[in-house]
Amino acid sequence: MSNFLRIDLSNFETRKEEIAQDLMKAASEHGFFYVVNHDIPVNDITAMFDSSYSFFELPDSVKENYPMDYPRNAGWEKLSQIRPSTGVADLKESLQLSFHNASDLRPSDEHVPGFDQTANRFMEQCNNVSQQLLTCFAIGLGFPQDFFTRCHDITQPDCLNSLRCMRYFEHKNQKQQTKSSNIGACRVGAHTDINTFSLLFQQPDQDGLEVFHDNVWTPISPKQGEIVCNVGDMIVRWSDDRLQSKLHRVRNPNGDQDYQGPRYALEYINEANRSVIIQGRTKYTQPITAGEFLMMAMEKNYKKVILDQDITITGPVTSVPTVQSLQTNATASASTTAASTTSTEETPMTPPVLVTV
Ligand SMILES: O=C(O)CCC(=O)C(=O)O
Ligand SMILES: [Fe+2]
Repeated sequence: MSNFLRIDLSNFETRKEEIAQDLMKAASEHGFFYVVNHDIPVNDITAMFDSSYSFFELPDSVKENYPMDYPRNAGWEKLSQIRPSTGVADLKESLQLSFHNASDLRPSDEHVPGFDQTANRFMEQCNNVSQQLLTCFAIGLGFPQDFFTRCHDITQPDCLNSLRCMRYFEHKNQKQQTKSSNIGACRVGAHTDINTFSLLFQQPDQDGLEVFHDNVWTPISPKQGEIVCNVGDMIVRWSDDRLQSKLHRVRNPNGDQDYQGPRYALEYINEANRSVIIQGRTKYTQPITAGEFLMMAMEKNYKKVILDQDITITGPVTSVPTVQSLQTNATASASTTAASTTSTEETPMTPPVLVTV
């Protein structure tokens, strides 16, 4: 059985040093953990699941009004996320919601009444929980307390945090949906996430998420109201490999005793702002912007699939800020540099650099 830890966020302000210790243990030994006693009421989680359900129930012809737009990191896709481990698409459809410049890619009130308000409230709540975890990661890794929260600043236009609503197809409809017999044993093939970390929300009795832990595929089964959190490759690099991002997958229902219907999940994705520089405290890796990191991760993960299947991947961003371009900008704008290099520690840090594009 799994021994994934429960990170208790109660009385956060007075307990954050202690929480940071628990978090470092969970994130370095397991890469997956449950978050409990957080501030998101069960009713708000249910409301977001209900809105997501209402959207997915719409006919495809309506959902096509909100097509996935990769540069804006928002919109609806179906059967288009291909995993390198399987070379086939996840057996799902998803709706990605970003914080900026994509209100046209959210369901209108005419299609799903109240969607926007529900999503805004939920994303704000997810962001608050994420900020608590980011604060504890900063404490645990020896950065100034506000370091990671500044690197994941949703008020900035280059923010990449987003909410992904997902619906996996009903088991018996999978073949029909994919028009393929090559559907494999998984709804999502084995992968690690390339972001900082995700908050995952699951529905009771709709399990299937498994983590490769101690050489065994181990189920993740949150209790009602608990959030599953998993460490991604971005913070692994930032931690100079002290933390672990674990391989995980979503398996198909087993036998007849398992629930066979569609599976719904919500994933709040934390990803550093595109122009933030990522480098660990020991300088064990070269500095790299979050934009470059994501581009490299996409290329590394998807190269084989791209070559094998002759697919063009548009990538998550159109123009990627590089460390060099940021340095040039910084020289051109002394005031930006002064504001962005303030650090409370002696060790040189690489705080978020804000680029006005
Ligand atoms: O649906 C889930 O439980 C997890 C999905 C996942 O791993 C992903 O989208 O990266
Ligand atoms: Fe994942």
